[in-house]
Amino acid sequence: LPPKSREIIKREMKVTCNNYSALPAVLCKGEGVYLYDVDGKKYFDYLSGYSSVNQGHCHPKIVEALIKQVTVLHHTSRAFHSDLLVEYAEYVTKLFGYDAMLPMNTGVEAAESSVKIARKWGYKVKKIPANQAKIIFCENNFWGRSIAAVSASTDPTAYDNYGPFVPGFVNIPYDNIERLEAELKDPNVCAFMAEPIQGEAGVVVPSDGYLKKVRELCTKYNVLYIADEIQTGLGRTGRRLCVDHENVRPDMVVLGKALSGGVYPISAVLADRHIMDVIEAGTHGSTYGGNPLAAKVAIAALEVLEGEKLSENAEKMGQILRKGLSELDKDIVISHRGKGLLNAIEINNNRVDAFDLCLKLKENGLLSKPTHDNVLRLAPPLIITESQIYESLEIIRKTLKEV
Ligand SMILES: Cc1ncc(COP(=O)(O)O)c(/C=N/[C@H]2C[C@@H](C(=O)O)C[C@H]2C(=C(F)F)C(F)(F)F)c1O
Repeated sequence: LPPKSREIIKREMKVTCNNYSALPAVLCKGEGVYLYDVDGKKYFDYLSGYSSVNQGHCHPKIVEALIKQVTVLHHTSRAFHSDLLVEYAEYVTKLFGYDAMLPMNTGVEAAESSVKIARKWGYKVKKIPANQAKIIFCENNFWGRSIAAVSASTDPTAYDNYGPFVPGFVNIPYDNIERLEAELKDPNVCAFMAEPIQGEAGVVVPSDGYLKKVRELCTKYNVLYIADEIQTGLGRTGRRLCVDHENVRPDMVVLGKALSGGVYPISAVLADRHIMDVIEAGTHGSTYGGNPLAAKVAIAALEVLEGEKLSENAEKMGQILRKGLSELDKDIVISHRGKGLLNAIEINNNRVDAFDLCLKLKENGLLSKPTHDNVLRLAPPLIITESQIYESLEIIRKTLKEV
């Protein structure tokens, strides 16, 4: 490890919580699909800030929106109104086809807000007895690090020693319609929340038709279908929303990450009036939620997504990437999967450890990170070009030869 990087990592470990086993890359500059480290090395970014930098690093339009707005008005709190929340809310509700939006900041805040809205809808509309509301989640789900989020988790790494846990959460296998229907028959169930493709679980793509059947069953049993599109949304899987692959309209959509292009923490819940209206004034909130700076940045990030047709590009580049992945050394790359530019390769860890492979990829100029043990996520910014995909595949091919 070059001296500057090593020195910085050593100092950082002394004064921060060591809650990550980060790759030893110390980055100081980002531009488009590239990241640069303190020793001047250039990398393809195949993590995209966990899919928040869909528009590419330091996108001029989004950066300009931030810089211009921050000198005018960056915060009022929602104790008052601002001139920009309405612009943002009208834009995002029109773009995604919902009546209303709840502005929050991080993904977990928006996801947890959708859980609160669903519970309150359960009591006030579905007439579920007080404190009996149940929400169904899928095994290996991930929707954040709060106590509620880890209470829904089936991953001990996420919940160990963080108890006691939030009650009323039920887990069923992902992509299993029979098990979902069995649970939905319980009249105390108010919602089913799931990622349309499971990210942290290792880019798990459900069977064709699963999302449609989820929608039908939730309608049949009067249960709110909440799609967690924090990672899969905003062009990542080759559609504006991942649920668009099956033309499914959830009751609530949770957005985050690329809603700001990675420039600022911005998240949101989308829902129609009859659901959003269960939240009475003063019964939910956030200091920063809906601030005018976030409003301006989110509008710019969405205009880039639409204007530069990033969903379509993700679809096209994803197909080229997966074709290249299918031609890799099958003794090391057991399988590949994904949609759009949310892809992953499964590594034969008898040949190489996934983390070690990431270290070698880093040496050759490509940054990725394993999700679970032997799955490598490959998720570049959606602005990536065909020649950059071929260059990336060359780096992966070269690296596999070194294993
Ligand atoms: C589908 C989905 N729903 C909600 C959230 C919460 O959003 P957040 O509160 O973080 O803004 C996330 C956040 N995902 C991040 C968190 C980060 C970490 O280690 O916590 C690792 C990363 C991640 C994990 F863990 F699954 C990856 F898949 F994106 F790589 C998410 O993916």
